[in-house]
Amino acid sequence: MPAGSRHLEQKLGDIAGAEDLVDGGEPGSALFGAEVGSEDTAVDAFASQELASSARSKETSSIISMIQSEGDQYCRMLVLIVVSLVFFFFFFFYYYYYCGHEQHHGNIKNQHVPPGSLGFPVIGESWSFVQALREERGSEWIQKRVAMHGNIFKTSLMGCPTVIVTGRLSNKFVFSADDETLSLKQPPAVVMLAGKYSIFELTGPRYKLVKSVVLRFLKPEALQEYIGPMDSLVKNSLEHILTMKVKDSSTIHIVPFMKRLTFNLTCSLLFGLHDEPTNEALFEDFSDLFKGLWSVPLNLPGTAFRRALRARSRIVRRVVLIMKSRREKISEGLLSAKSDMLSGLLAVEEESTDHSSTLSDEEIIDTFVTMMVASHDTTAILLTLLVWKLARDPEIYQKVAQEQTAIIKERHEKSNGELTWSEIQKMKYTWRVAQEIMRMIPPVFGNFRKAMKDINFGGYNIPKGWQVFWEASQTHMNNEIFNNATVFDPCRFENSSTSIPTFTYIPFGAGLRMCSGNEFARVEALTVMHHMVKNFEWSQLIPNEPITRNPMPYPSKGLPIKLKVKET
Ligand code: HEM
Repeated sequence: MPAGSRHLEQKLGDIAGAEDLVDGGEPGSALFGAEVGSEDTAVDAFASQELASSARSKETSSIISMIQSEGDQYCRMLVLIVVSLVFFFFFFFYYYYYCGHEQHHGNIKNQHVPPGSLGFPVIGESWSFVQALREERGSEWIQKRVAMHGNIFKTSLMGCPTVIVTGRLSNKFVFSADDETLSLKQPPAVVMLAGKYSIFELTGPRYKLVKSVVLRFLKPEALQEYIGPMDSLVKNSLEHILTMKVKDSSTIHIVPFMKRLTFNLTCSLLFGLHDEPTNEALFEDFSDLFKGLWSVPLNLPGTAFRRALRARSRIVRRVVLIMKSRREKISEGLLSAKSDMLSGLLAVEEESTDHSSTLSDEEIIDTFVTMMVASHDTTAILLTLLVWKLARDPEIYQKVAQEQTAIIKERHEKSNGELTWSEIQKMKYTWRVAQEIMRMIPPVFGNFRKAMKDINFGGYNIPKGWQVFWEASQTHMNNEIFNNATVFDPCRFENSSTSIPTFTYIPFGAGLRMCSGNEFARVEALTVMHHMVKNFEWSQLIPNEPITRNPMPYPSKGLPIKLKVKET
């Protein structure tokens, strides 16, 4: 019996406990709910009694409605006060223990830190930064501060003093640093929802172990195996549109369509999950989890974060059951470490000779959740933006269509009309369009690191415990690096290995923590676009639909388009 199975019942118990915590609520929120509830009930009961005894008295009725409305106001005030207090204490606690506490232990004690403003106490400049991101003005927000203070400046984001670093040298500094200097750091909500053993949180030997398994399923040899199944999955999804939507001459919203498609591809190809109802349920839960990732981590009734925590509980329960059946299949020899990423992670314990190279159930679950989060929304954004760009720019559409048509014409008989690995390699122009989109609208705006010790960079001190934030737009939109940076020109990527300096084009990050799935995303995006362009022409239904970041950049109305089936 595999070691993991021995702990399975215990794990189910633990996980059920976690669910209770979320459902039953922590003491604070339960109390909060009871107080408000009892207030409502008291007013209602009182009002009903009064109504029964003096139903005909108009005077009494008006007194009752006055009491009711005062009661409502009181309730609302109480709710506001409690929420504000919880909010305040949360930030105070977070600021003091998570950031401030470590700051005072640094040796350089805030001397000669970068210029800039820490903004309001505790909240810092988070509000204006998030607002700017929402309006797709994040780059402008940073540019304004760069103009005032230079490429390295301080601010305060999410309750932590933060140094924003921009430009090629800063990118090099962040992406070349080791985990003992700058460690990857996710916002608290991401840590709680993706899990404390998420690959984004791991360092040292545990990180190396998980990453080695993950990379086995994302290297070019593995990707070649995915082409056939990916091709038929994409074809089926588009056929579904053809039969369901276009014949009714209805419209399709690209954002939800691409999200579902990329989710199904990750489930099926990376994790070997082929059961439709399971994938459907997982999709719903991951959608809720995703909405909570960037929220304030307050587990209060009605919050996105609470819904996301509940979704995570359901996902965990489901994955535990899937893991149980996988372990059985592996021990029966029906599946192997090579079958899919989940089986690969489970089989680590079978392959290992000592405890240091086994993975716990928690580590496997958190890796699963993280990979689902990291892989599907990012690629869905890239695909959405490709469809958006091709709808707005007929010339680009024509060039992409020409490339795809030439590939179909050249297709060798023996490939049975199916897409092949070598055809993917021929889609050079289509990929350049994708690269140029990610230059101008990077799906990942930037990311946080945490200074693990006092650091001196660019003549400034960054105290231990402070956050460091890298961002892509300042190099992506720099005219000295990308000639006429505001002009959409896919050809600038023609000889990108020689013409684009290192650490200046970073949609997938760079260095040790560079995106593990960049090639998977490329193959996926090209496969989907191949079939889209082969079958359809399309137009945008809301011509000036704005792009909004939340924090990923999406057309704000979900990109409704009208599809026209191409004559073959
Ligand atoms: C267009 C699609 C994608 C974009 C733009 C993107 C972007 C990024 C970026 C910027 C990072 C680095 C974060 C940092 O250094 O702070 C990253 C990391 C990562 N991405 Fe992606 N990603 C995409 C698709 C994918 C896919 C499809 C997968 C998996 C199949 C994936 C898995 C990962 C993983 C595991 C990491 C963490 C790597 C590590 O810490 O070693 N990504 N991604």
